[in-house]
Amino acid sequence: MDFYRDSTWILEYLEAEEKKGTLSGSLQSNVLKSCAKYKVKNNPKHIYAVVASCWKYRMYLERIMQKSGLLKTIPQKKGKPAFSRLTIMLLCHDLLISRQKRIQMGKHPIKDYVLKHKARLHAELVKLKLKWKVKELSELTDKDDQDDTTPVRWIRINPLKCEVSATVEQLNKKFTHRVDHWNQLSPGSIYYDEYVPNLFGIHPSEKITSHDLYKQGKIIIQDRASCFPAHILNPGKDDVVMDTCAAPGNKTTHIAARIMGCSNNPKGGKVQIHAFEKEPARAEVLQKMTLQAGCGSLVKIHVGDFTQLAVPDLFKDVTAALVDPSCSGSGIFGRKSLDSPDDSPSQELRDQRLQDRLSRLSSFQFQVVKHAMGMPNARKIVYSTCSVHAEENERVVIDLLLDSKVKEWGWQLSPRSEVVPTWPRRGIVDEFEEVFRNDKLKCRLLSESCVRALPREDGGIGFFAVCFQR
Ligand SMILES: C[S@@+](CC[C@H](N)C(=O)[O-])C[C@H]1O[C@@H](n2cnc3c(N)ncnc32)[C@H](O)[C@@H]1O
Repeated sequence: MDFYRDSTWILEYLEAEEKKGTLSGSLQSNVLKSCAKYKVKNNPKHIYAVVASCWKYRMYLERIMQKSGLLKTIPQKKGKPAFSRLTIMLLCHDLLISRQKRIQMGKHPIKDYVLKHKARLHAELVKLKLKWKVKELSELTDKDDQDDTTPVRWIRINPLKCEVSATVEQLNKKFTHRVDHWNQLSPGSIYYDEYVPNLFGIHPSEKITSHDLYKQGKIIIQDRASCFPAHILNPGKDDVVMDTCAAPGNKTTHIAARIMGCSNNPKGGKVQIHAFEKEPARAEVLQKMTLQAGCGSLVKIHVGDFTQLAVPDLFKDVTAALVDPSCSGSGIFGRKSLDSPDDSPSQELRDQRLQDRLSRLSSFQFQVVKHAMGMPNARKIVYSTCSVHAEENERVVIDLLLDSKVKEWGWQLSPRSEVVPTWPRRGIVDEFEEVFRNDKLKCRLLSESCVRALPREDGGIGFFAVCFQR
């Protein structure tokens, strides 16, 4: 039972993080982190194996449990269900999906309860397979997994750790065939990105993580669109930048690379990037990543809530900020089911849940950008999300533009000419027209100030970026 109890805690953690919209990073790192948090006694690797499989099949397990009636008759203890839904799900997983197809537990009331429903559970599993025309549920998840692979592996040269031209030469030795478009990539070929300097696309099947260039921190794997914010911010050798929501640190190290690209010792070893991260465990990852990337004393990490720690009077030297806050992650592969978990009985309820979540996220996103705008000498702020929802993107921008303080501080959107101008996909003009109805030109210009990327179709994750300046 101990094993199921520990695994339940981890699933509870994943569910709670998902609900808050703060589930990011790999599933493995989340499981290992929560195993440490709950001081579980069982081997975290074993817990990960079961939890990962259960998480992968959860949408099917939920459906099977609901249809079988199992969740309706849970015995009550002091007016509450005697067994947790997630423990029941783990037992159902082992009974229906695991290799041994049996519950790994001695005699226990919860095991008796689930086994009492065994025939109904099996029947619902068979119905589900018939409905989806598959022999095994894994055929469904394998398809999901395939949909979740990136069409391109993007790698960025890290000038903090190498001489760029020498690394390009090394890349050319490994990837001998240069293609003109990322969609022509095949194993052994390379694409030089036309939007972000020092960024290259290779075929996703390449095992680049075992290459020395990667191990030595000379190249960093980073999705193309997620390189846009630091590219747009374009910090110079005298800038001091705030990265308000920084872990795991992809954009922090990119900002550092851009500053160092201007000068080898820009401000004589002084801090030029203040990287904020609320979650201590994630701040440790950030620390490791900035160290590995060779950021040295350029970056100072502040652990805590940016809106509390970043007191404007203490950051008078800050000239620019990058705001990449927690978001729904709806643009990231593998988040389809996280974005709108199919565990509510009706579409209406699922839509309502998503709307509630987006509304919570967007008000947080607004607060973080607005707080960064309050830095007395900041002149440029890039806001970005890996969400495809207008609520977190154009609508946050509109709310900021309409805010009286933001107006008083003089913030406006940077024009398209300063925001990856040749990138074709821009913001959604209808969103601006809903608010600034009569001014079509203004709406067009505002939407063109925004950059959007569609998941997969645009060669990577779904993304949004915009730049404010004054
Ligand atoms: C989308 S991730 C940032 C990704 C990062 N910019 C990168 O490119 O690697 C958002 C991060 O913001 C952190 N965060 C959320 N709220 C915060 C706050 N109020 N202050 C500081 N960090 C926060 C989350 O813990 C999470 O690590």
